Amino acid sequence: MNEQPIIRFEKVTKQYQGDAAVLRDVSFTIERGRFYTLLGPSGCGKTTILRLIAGFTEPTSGNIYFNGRVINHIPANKRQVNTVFQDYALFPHLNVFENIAFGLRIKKLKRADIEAKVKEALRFVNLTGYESREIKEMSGGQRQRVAIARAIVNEPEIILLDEPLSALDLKLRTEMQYELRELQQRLGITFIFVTHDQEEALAMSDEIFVLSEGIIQQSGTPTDIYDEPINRFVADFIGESNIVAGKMTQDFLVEFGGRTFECVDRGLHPNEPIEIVIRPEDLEITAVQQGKLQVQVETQLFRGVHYEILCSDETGNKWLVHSTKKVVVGEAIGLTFETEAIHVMRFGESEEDFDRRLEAYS
Ligand SMILES: Nc1ncnc2c1ncn2[C@@H]1O[C@H](COP(=O)(O)OP(=O)(O)OP(=O)(O)O)[C@@H](O)[C@H]1O
Repeated sequence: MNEQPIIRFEKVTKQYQGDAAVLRDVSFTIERGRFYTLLGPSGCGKTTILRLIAGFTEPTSGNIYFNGRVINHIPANKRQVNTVFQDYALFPHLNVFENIAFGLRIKKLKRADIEAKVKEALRFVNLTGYESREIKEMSGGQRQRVAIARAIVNEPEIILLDEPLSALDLKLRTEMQYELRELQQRLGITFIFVTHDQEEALAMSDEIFVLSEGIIQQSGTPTDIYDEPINRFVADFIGESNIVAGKMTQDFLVEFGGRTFECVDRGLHPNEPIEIVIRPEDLEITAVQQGKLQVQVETQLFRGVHYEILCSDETGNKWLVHSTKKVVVGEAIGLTFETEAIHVMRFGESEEDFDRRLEAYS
């Protein structure tokens, strides 16, 4: 068993001719057998990372390792990696069997072996019996599964998926999320999935890399990223949040909304300006109480499971609250929250900055 991570990026920069860098000094590791998601807005460099792993393009500087060996110059067809593209890139003139068998025929496998492998791949994606169907006779979800079967039949170590669900309607998309996740667990192959949909990323991944402007802003499990966003970008991108300015008066004490609150963070300079995040579902409505956050209700929308209530505090901060309690527009209420619900962020700090700060502190 190889103890090396299956993929490692070491300070990888990618710059297309004459343009600004698309990826800047990006470093990360991918462990075998897990489900990773690259999440970020359009143009942040997600597809470029996939293309570098697949071998469709080379880094401008830095190294890419596969099982501990540098693979910067290894061509795509020599890598144990298969890609499932957004438009599936199936061959319309070939039937389902021939689409899946295509790579195996190029490798000149024996006929009986090809048949056995295609059958097995079809079984994995629940398409047994569809061998002789034409691609145009298949639905969007079925085409998706053919594309996945075509990738897994080559027994790659990694499957790259570039926004494979974006062409599907919402219901099918949700079904395919379950299917893909389950398939990855059954196969035990490393999946690297690209999406700009944060809910999809949270639902499916073992680990998420949040990217913007060619930098990994944060990496971690879905709960890490949701509960402990490292900066405004991540907090804003992953779900709804209240982000307000404040200052850290000392370790474990922050000031915002005209009051001082205990928190679980430290390691910043005394009185350093910060931003704090509290998720709308972490705020609880109470009567107005001394020492608690006091707000005035501005609007209230019923969302079926909860009310979405927008309030403002005496320093002008807006607070979004998700609550099953109904309130009255214009009334003054108190907001309480657990100490752990406060997340302190430095302005614009990325994960690497954060690590450097902690190192300097300890
Ligand atoms: N071959 C190329 N030549 C020049 N610029 C490119 C090339 N490929 C990508 N880019 C640029 O690199 C940046 C990152 O592109 P990339 O496709 O990696 O982003 P992305 O996060 O996958 O975006 P999307 O979600 O829209 O696919 C974009 O600004 C894009 O225009």
